[in-house]
Amino acid sequence: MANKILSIADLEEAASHSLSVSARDFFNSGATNQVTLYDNYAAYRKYRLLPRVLRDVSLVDTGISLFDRDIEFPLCVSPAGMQAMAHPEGEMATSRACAKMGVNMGVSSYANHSVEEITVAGKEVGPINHVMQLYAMNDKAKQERIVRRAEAAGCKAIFLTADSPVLGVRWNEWRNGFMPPVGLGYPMYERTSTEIQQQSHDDGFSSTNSDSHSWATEIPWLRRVTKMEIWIKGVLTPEDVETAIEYGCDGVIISNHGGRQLDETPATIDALPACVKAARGRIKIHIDGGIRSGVDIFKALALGAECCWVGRPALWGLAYDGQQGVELMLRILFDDFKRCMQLTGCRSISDISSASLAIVNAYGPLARL
Ligand SMILES: Cc1cc2nc3c(=O)[nH]c(=O)nc-3n(C[C@H](O)[C@H](O)[C@H](O)COP(=O)(O)O)c2cc1C
Ligand SMILES: CCCCCCCCCCCCCCC(=O)C(=O)O
Repeated sequence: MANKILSIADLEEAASHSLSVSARDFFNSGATNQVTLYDNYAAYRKYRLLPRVLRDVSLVDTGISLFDRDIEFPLCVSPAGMQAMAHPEGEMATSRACAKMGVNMGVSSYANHSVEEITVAGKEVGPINHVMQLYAMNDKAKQERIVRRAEAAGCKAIFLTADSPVLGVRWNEWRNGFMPPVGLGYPMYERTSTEIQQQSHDDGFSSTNSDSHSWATEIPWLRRVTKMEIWIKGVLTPEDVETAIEYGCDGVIISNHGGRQLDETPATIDALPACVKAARGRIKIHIDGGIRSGVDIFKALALGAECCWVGRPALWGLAYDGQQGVELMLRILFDDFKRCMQLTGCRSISDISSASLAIVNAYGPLARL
């Protein structure tokens, strides 16, 4: 069994051998002291599973419907920029892997391939839906072109990233003098590889990104320019869930940007229950951050999320073995999720509820939720 990749941790370790130190640190790090990066993962560990036994789990349905299409299990790949730094085929390979494994994919505005190339690459392999991630930009005409290109390419939703008026404190990038490699383009920002000057992440980001974004400026504007669904990525409070509902948004992603923006924000799994409660079924609630196993997916669903998304695991898969590496990552999570359903006695997604979870209580017995 030596060298066999059985877990996402194995994949992370394998990926580290094919990345330069500065690329690895760029992908893997969080902001400032890495508190939220760590918490995102660690917070899942305080929940324990309460299996119901002697149930027939010979037939288990792991599927859900998302954007009017069935996906294999409640997991999709979060938008993450600069995937060609992990593998030359970058987002195209991720898209093909998602299509092969029957899940959806988010396309970052900082993708090194265009939304047209990425969507076609996936659809050549099998049915897949994409969503387009968007930052609020200073140049509204360019922002509108991104939205219109995404819609024409068949994307189902805009994921407006709301947690990034400015970039988080990225000590790892500053220490390493991180520069995006020469030769990578950003086609959604209409920058070809030959036009790119050597520019730091901070400088590149602040030159295009709007720090004067607001609900009132962004959401009605988006509604005017697109018929796609509008989701807010980066919500952590019930108050912002309520505001997203007031503005008629279709969904929110409970996310702290994988711990890369404001450090010491709560782990997303800890922020989730209050957000689900506030939503009262009026808006879709998804989650990302720190999900590294099928058991984590199960826990997030038990706490009320409809679907989970993963960021870094896809980058590790890409760095390890391109499309096959991302497929391997998705297979590991699928197998683990299905087995968790079987071992907890759940035959369908609707069987998963907080009744299957308990919380570890350091001073006494497990506490039922
Ligand atoms: C290298 C990297 C690049 C990212 N780029 C973007 C991006 O362009 N837009 C965005 O909204 N989120 C971006 N994210 C955040 C992810 O969409 C997602 O929220 C996060 O990775 C989830 O946490 P996880 O990596 O622990 O799964 C990026 C994350 C990483 C690690
Ligand atoms: C926009 C024109 C070119 C700028 C070139 C330099 C900046 C590249 C940075 C890519 C960042 C991609 C990821 C962004 C993110 O959300 C994150 O790091 O987290």
